[in-house]
Amino acid sequence: MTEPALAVEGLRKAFGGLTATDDVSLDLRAGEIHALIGPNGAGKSTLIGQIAGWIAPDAGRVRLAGRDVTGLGVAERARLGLGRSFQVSSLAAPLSARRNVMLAAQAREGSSFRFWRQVRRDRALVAAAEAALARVGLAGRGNVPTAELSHGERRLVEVACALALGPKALLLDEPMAGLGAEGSGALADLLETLKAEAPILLVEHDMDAVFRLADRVSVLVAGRVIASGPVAEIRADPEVRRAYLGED
Ligand SMILES: Nc1ncnc2c1ncn2[C@@H]1O[C@H](COP(=O)(O)OP(=O)(O)OP(=O)(O)O)[C@@H](O)[C@H]1O
Repeated sequence: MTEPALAVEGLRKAFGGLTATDDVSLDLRAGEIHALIGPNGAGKSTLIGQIAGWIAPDAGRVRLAGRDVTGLGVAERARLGLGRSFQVSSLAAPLSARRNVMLAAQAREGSSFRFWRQVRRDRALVAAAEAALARVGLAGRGNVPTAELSHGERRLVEVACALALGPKALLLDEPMAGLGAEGSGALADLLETLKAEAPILLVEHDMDAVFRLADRVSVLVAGRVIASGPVAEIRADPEVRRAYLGED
């Protein structure tokens, strides 16, 4: 069997007496969108932090395309192909959209660019940034300072930053937040095509988006995965309906 793009095995993290993630295992396979849902405080952000590398787990492993990255930091995981975008914008507002994406692309190359002549290096970065912006539908918006873009466009620039890393897996934390119906529809269309390039672990509160986009869903409640499977199965699961969808 081929290695999953991303595998999480037995991740556990406690804050004092509170176990925020309790033996969480899940994987992300080629070509899929795997949604992670759960009520507020379920442990989603804590799990994402452990996958991305800024929270150290008490136990468990994270593997990226078969490689154990548990001991590596955020930047190293990004360089190895873990692309991500988060609720809180990480863009530099005064810089242009293109410059932001170039910075992300540069992170991928790391010190290897040292050996390049400046001009060649800049050309390669501009080309990588333009390609990523075009991919998210922002061709022609590269020169605009990020601060002048709409909220929806900024979210797309964040996805372009993740794509510029040439990701093996994408981690998207509430990408639809704050987007209107039109914006989230456009982003959903984009994610549907992107998943073929890099599978997506999607944390999302918008259930319509989850049920439309996800191939599989895992439900986290009080730090534990209470159910995981195809969308239809999860929607019909009585425990999920009780614990999460708020039904008797
Ligand atoms: N740094 C921390 N110190 C102490 N407790 C924390 C810390 N981070 C998270 N928690 C607690 O861990 C639990 C899980 O929180 P987490 O933010 O991971 O949940 P979540 O599912 O992302 O919630 P939301 O949907 O509201 O973002 C919560 O009870 C939270 O209060």
